[in-house]
Amino acid sequence: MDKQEKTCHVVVIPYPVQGHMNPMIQFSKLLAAKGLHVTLVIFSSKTLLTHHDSLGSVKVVAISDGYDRGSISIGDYLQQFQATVTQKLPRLVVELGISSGHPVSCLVYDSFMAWVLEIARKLGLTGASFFTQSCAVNSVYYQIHEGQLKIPPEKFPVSVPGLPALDADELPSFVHSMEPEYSPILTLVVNQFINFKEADWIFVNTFNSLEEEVVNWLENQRSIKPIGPMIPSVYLDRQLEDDREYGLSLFKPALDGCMEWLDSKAPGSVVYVSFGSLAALGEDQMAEIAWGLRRSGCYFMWVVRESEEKKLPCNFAEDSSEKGLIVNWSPQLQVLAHKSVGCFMTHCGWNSTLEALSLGVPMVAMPQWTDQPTNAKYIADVWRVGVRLQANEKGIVTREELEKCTREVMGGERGDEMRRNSEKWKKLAMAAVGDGGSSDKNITEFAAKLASKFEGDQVNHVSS
Ligand SMILES: O=c1ccn([C@@H]2O[C@H](COP(=O)(O)OP(=O)(O)O[C@H]3O[C@H](CO)[C@@H](O)[C@H](O)[C@H]3O)[C@@H](O)[C@H]2O)c(=O)[nH]1
Repeated sequence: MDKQEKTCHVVVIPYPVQGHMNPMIQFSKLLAAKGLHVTLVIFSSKTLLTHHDSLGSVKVVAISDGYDRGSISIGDYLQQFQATVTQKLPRLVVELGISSGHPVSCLVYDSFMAWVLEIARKLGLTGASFFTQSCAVNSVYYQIHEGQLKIPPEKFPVSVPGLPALDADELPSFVHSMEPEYSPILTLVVNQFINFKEADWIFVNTFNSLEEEVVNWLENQRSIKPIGPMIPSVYLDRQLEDDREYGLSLFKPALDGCMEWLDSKAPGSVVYVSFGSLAALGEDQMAEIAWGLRRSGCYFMWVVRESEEKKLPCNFAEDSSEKGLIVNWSPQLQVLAHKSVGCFMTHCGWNSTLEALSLGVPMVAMPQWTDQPTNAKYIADVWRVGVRLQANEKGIVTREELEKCTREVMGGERGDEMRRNSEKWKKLAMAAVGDGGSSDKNITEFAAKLASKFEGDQVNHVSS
């Protein structure tokens, strides 16, 4: 292959869970569309993926994450994962450069794997960290890392620059619940900042107008690049043709069944319910959701992952079949984009939140843990596109609460206001990723600077 044909090559490395892979896969596609050669690394044993060699023009390679089945603590998994990747990644990167004919210039790694920057440095490559959670949540972790926020906090509400005052149940859960099993996760989220100021690029899956105040505040600490929302462009600005596939599904979506069922319902009449790829609810809570949905009188489509199915009340799916459809996994974006969906009852994972905002769907927020309580605070009080369900003294959201809030969002004056606000955020999301929008400009700038550095390096290489 001669010099002319060489293209700047970026290797993208998401942390192996659904909520991290989806946005980074989307980012990979956009980089490829900007003319870069992109390879995506997936970790095969943790993720039950269908085998892909490529996603559009993005090449996919799979390596082991060092995990061999059986039960393992989060702490042990993380340690093993880091050791395996640190050992395998350098050789893989070199081999990818040789086999593709395009030497690798840059590693874009999940901020959960901030230690990849060291590998990039040893290989003489650009290192870019990609944050998959909101800027507000990242800012809380940054404050902890900098010693500005002590945990557990001494008093509430907590004040963090650029954020509204946060009560205990509005902070990311690891900040105030000090259960020992979560301590490795707290370390993980705070360690996203170990080399925050040294990484060459910091990308955040958000957009300027959505989190303006906190983006500006963090921007004063070091340059950050909001590049979101990372959603297939067919749902937003249609910049990429045929860009309908989203990420890689860990589970097989019930594609036809869902869409046919939605087609048969009136506009705005369905509550879509999903708690993402990880959350596990208690049996009591599942029963309250089930009866609350039934009492709301609305049609509902509820994603209950296979591992959670046994927690449903006896015969609930069969007995509710006139009003409800229960599926193990849905094509979520297609569902949210469907005109029959009137609201989204969500655990407030950041991707689900961005997806609902970008498609203009109001939310009933039922956060579970990690960053979700803070996302719920923004949904209800900052963006005003939903209500947050309140748990009782036993920590359960009752059927009455669920019925009341669902009715409020699906109809009524407040529901109308939320729908109007949702439409506003949808337009702003579209503007951010559209041609010349704030997120689009950041991606274009990255691709152009990387390509120009690569060309410079090629010239130096030839002349030396
Ligand atoms: O039936 C379903 C349900 C979900 N999804 C997709 O799966 C992703 C789920 O992501 P997210 O909403 O962020 O939830 P989690 O899977 O729970 O993601 C984890 O990772 C996120 C990003 O770091 C965090 O914000 C969450 O709190 C954390 O639990 C989204 O893209 C959904 O579109 C489907 O395609 N079909």
